[in-house]
Amino acid sequence: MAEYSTYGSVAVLQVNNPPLNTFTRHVLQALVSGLERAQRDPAVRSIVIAGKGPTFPAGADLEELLGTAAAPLLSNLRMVDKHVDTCQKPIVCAIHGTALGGGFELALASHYRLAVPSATLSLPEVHLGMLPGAGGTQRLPRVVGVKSAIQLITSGQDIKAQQALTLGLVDKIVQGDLLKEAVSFARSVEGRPLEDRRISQRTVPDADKVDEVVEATRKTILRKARGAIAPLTCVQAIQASVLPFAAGMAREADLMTYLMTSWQAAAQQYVFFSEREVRQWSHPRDKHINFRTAKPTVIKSVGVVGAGTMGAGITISLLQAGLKVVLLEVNKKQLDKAIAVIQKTLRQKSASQKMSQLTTTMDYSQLSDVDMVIEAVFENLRLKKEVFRKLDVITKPQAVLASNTSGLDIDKIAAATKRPDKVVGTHFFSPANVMRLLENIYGKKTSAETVATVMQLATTIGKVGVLVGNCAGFVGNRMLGPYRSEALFLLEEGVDPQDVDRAIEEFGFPMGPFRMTDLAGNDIGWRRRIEARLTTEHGPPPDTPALYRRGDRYCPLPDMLCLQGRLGQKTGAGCMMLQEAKDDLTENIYIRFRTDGSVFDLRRLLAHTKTLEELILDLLFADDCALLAHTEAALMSHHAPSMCNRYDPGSRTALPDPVVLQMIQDYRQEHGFKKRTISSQEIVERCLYSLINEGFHVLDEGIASRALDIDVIYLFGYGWPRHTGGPMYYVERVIGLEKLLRSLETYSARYPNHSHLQPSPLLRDMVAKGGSLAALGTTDSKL
Ligand SMILES: CC/C=C\CC(=O)SCCNC(=O)CCNC(=O)[C@H](O)C(C)(C)COP(=O)(O)OP(=O)(O)OC[C@H]1O[C@@H](n2cnc3c(N)ncnc32)[C@H](O)[C@@H]1OP(=O)(O)O
Repeated sequence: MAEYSTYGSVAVLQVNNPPLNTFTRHVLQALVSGLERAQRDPAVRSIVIAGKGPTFPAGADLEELLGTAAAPLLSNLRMVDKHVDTCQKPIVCAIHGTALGGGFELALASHYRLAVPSATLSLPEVHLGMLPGAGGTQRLPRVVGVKSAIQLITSGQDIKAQQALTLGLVDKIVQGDLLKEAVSFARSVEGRPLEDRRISQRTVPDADKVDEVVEATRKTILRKARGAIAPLTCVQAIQASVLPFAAGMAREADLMTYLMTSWQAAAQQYVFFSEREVRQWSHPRDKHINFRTAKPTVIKSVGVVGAGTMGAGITISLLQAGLKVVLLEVNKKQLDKAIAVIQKTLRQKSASQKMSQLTTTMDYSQLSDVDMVIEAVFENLRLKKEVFRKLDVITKPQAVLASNTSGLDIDKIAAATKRPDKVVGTHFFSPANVMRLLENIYGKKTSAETVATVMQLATTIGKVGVLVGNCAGFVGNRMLGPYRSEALFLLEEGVDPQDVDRAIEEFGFPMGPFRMTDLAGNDIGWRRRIEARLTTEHGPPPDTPALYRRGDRYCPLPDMLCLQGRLGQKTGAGCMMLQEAKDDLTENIYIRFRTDGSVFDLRRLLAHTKTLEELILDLLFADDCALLAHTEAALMSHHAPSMCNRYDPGSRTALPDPVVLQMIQDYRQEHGFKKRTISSQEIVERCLYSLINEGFHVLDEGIASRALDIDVIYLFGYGWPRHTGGPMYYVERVIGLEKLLRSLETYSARYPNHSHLQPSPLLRDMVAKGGSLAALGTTDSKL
């Protein structure tokens, strides 16, 4: 637990609790015993504390901190830190690996800190809905000041050794053998006065500005916290660091108790474990096929087909993980554009050497030797099948073929090949090199080995892989459907897009549904609806009632907006549009002219309007740079025609667009909707409860095997606020299943034609029988 040894006058205490040397009560008790022994021994004149194996202690043991042992664990930790702080012999912490949470707090309580260059320090408690409650909020500001302490503690960010040295958090960076250096350092400081080495005895450097600093940061923290209570509570504790140390510690302890007993802390700890538990997948069709039994194929090289935004992002992720990548794009201009993006991103990450692992090509035969291919072409089933047919012929027989579809049928794609067992879905989220989620989709014939391979790939490239079944939209996008529909129905009844966005953002999402659609592109859903024959490129299908499709309520507002060229933020990006227009005329490209604001579908113009075609071709394809620049400027300077908002050039701030508001008003009038006032509560309930209700269907059908899989998908792919634990956790632990059922019953009685508001049979069953989502596999055992 804590191994004791001596090197002459130096006692060394090495925490030994593999794999992360986390603090349990027993580890802490062993540390206290070791410290007492060293203090008693007259031959010992200094003490070194270190971690055995790969790391310095990575914090309190969360399993213990979350259970009945929490109080003794905390008091033991505070006791150790007090022993260390007040010890009459110098204590040196030797830091390697990750000194996190309670581990870093122990280091701050010590008199000296040495670290290897690769060491990372941080106080990440805020991510667990807590604060550094063993003196971290009192000692850190005494070293770095209140301002930096607020920044470090409310973000929980990593501090690398060099930065820690600059901040005064470590005294020396050690290049060689850490333990040996620490022992010799300890020896060198023996007998020196310790008073100025005790951080607890120092004053906060910017104490006189504490109120000013807190005031200045409060607004930003509130905005970033999006409803989480931990960040502001951390600030309150840091504020108390200007008090005498004991008073500050007492305030810290009170605030820690408040957070530890909050539902948000429980939710965030659930998220921590769920993020890891999704790796322990099992195949819903056959539980014997699981992460233990299925062996992944080793993937060293990956082909990426399609160098659009997704393809480029996927390529970056793979390169950063050290994999070899062959990026194929049939369009030379697009390929060049992607190479520039990849180069720039890797350079920003100081990872330019990874470029040597990249081969770019326009020739499919270059994929003959890769271990796996990820297809990331345009979201069109025919096109994808065509690509898979080619890949099946060209790649080696054992290569895994994955599609980055966001909702198309994996079985249909697999049927285009003679190796359906090797075909699988790998749904990345945009931007693919940033977003952590990887939704992995198995088809009817996908083999256990293929599933294991893509789940392993997720870990290799630092993503959170979640295994789900095959259905339209899989888990994430399928659940988003009812949410979006309900948001649109709310527009019909009287709210503006901005009201819906505000209510959802106040709940904690980074973006409401309309801003999100603006960002992602309104045409994505439109194309899907056109393909599903719910609408056409010219308007509703003939003889179709305006507000119904296949018996379900349907809101055609987004289609109407698309027909006006309101595709999202990108429609205003003239530069991009010009490049795309030049390169890929198979897609619908919309151009709005500055002169009269008219919007043209370039493809249609090219197909039908000979004279205008020539004009546009002149504008877009001319080698005359001046003319091109002029056109770009004209397009750029126009307000972006977006779905529901307007965006000033170069800005991403959504502004209400009078044109859209008028259009919605006309629409209400035309279809006899009577505008009424709708509360934020109703907006949130109708949007989120319909999404969660779909989650119950997804579980019922076995598309997701555990509620935690859904939670992780929403937390890591859709910006669901972390402090609420995810949609399924939130509804079960915070709202209550019974209340969800009653609300859905009320709303579905009011809107009998909104099918997604009809409570799912699984939900009804659970409420009737007192069942719980935990029984379906949440991480209750760990809470
Ligand atoms: C008064 C309050 C006092 C103290 C408060 C605290 O100290 S709170 C705890 C602060 N520490 C943390 O939050 C650290 C959390 N852990 C991590 O960030 C990462 O695990 C870490 C240390 C960076 C290592 O990452 P890596 O990717 O290498 O491993 P992984 O995350 O998969 O973890 C491996 C297994 O260890 C389990 N685990 C991690 N941290 C803890 C912990 N603090 N307590 C208990 N268990 C922990 C993790 O769940 C993994 O388990 P597995 O069963 O393999 O899924």
